[in-house]
Amino acid sequence: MGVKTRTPLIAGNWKMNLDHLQAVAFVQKLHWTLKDAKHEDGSVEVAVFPPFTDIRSVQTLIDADKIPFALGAQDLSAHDSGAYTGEVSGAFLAKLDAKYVIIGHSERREYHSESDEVVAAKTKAALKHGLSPVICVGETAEDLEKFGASAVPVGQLEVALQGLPKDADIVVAYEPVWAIGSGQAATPQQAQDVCATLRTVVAKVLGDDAAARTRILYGGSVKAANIASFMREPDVDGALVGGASLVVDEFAAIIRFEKHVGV
Ligand SMILES: O=C[C@H](O)COP(=O)(O)O
Repeated sequence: MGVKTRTPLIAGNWKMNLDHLQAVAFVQKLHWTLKDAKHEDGSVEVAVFPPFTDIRSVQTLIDADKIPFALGAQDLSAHDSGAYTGEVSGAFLAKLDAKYVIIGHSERREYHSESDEVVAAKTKAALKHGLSPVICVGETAEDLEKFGASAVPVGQLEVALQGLPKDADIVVAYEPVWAIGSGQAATPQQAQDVCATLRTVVAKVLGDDAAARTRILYGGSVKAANIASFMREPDVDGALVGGASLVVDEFAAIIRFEKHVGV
């Protein structure tokens, strides 16, 4: 197994938490915490995904204080502009220096009935506006029981990747739905098995070069206590963190996973 050459990505999905004032205070404290720990900027890419109402404020802070965090959005419209009440265009997110956008999170698939086809359309919209889509896939507990761990995520990813250019700059996030918010993470071995299978899907649809460069994250009850066990796996390139990303010291410890023994 070769040495991993992909830059690890630790992404904090805040979901519907922290208003724009709380967001500024949080990002400032996270930055200071990492600096105090003499964290080497660049060894791990850090991205924060605030609610839409916070993005401009966070972008202004990151820009003014040259904070080395990437900015992401938690969703986007499949449309560029027009009569789509409540939706947010990828063009507007790009103007706010967003680098990433989460697409197809299980909470949107469930609460907003987002189909694989909608996820595919949003993926194309993200790339059109120069955003890297973080394509979320994952099985429910029922899927796991009926089809095993990989079948549903593989099917979801195959649809999302259809029609993309082979040089598409994407990120994939494997998030078993039953592990989200449950405190019961998948085992590192399951994460590795599914992430390796998802990498073969990227290879099949976009080619070997895309498979080699695409970062595949694990998400679902990631904590400081378990991040190192996931990052030791050859096909796990980072984490999409929910609850733990809202606690500065916990998220900073996740970012600094390389300091844990044996990574
Ligand atoms: O986007 C993040 C995932 O939903 C994981 O959330 P969690 O870390 O709270 O389980």
